[in-house]
Amino acid sequence: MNSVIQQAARIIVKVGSSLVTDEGRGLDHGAIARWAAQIAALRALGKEVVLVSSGAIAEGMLRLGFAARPHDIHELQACAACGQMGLAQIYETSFQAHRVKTAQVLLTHADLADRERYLNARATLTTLLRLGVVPIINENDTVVTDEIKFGDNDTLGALVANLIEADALVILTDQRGLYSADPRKDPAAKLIEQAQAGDDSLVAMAGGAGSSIGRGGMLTKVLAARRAARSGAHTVIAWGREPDVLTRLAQGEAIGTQLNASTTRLTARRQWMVDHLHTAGEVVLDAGAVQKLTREGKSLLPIGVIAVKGEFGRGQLITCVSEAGLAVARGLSSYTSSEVRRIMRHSSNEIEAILGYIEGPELVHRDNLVLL
Ligand SMILES: Nc1ncnc2c1ncn2[C@@H]1O[C@H](COP(=O)(O)OP(=O)(O)O)[C@@H](O)[C@H]1O
Ligand SMILES: N[C@@H](CCC(=O)OP(=O)(O)O)C(=O)O
Repeated sequence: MNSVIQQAARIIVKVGSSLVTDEGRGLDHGAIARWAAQIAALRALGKEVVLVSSGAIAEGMLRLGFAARPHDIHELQACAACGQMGLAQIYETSFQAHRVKTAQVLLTHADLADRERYLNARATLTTLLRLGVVPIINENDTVVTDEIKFGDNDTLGALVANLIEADALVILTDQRGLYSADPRKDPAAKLIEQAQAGDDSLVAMAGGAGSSIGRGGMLTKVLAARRAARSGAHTVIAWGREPDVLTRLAQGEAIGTQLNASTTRLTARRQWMVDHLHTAGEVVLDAGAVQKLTREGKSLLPIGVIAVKGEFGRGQLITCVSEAGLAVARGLSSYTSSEVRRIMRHSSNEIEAILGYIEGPELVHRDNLVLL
């Protein structure tokens, strides 16, 4: 038994190129329909699921008549653009059968490196999840060249897990999990059932690149697990054709390889906040707010703020200080400094009237707060 996926509320599922396109033979309608049915079942259990799907280039190659992966970057991009249409179409149809809405989200490295775009991507994805939609993510291959590519979708899956602080990343591939050596080359290789994500010995097992269809191989999966663990997400690597793999994982069955994160999601976020040397700005709290935060473990509401120092954006790290100037907490602000200047000293039910919109009743939610 294994409870990681059973307990996870927010899960990223990544399906690799070789699976989605049946080793490059064309989009595997049957397999995609089965994953859609399982993801719909997970949603019915109250879980939020984001799908990261590869396969655009492989499908585009087939549609455009390339027998081998083209070397010309623009031909590859043309394949991706053409194949992505097929992916979007098949996912929409497959999820529609379960009355689940889908959304296409194409991301590049630059989107996650730029703070504003990062926050926008995060807000859009969490909004889609709140609205009951399954976002389907791929790299925006049409606009990126080699130096700025994620390249493989294992890395993209891990970055999305970090972005929206998922509890788990499930990587579905063409092997039953991570083996002690590449099973295509070593028939005696053994399945690793559990390990710590970030364990260096896994890198040696994972070897080099993957199949001719996929990009990453096992190495990028092991590295993705390490990256996902930084925000507290556990990773499971499993065979995508294992019957009911996702729903069985959600029932607590141990399938494939589980790579555990050593910190919890909340601890990882709090550690990140403590480790930061600088914060973007400060809010000064009245005595009542200091009491709520430090003694009662409550969120910070705008009514408890009496002054704002510095300029900060939505989602940025700020310091909460007492009137005497003592730093009492750090947290991620849900509002910009100029918004806080307008809503401070006001009750949360006035926020919408003052700003014309509301991000939430809290200025800093307790999950985004660490006491000093
Ligand atoms: N230690 C290992 N355990 C399992 N598979 C491995 C290992 N080392 C290398 N591989 C190779 O990685 C491949 C999976 O990677 P890849 O083809 O990129 O799949 P995907 O398209 O799902 O990302 C497997 O088919 C296997 O040949
Ligand atoms: N964005 C690319 C995916 C790259 C890729 O093949 O990734 P992977 O399946 O992780 O080896 C595509 O859709 O073709």
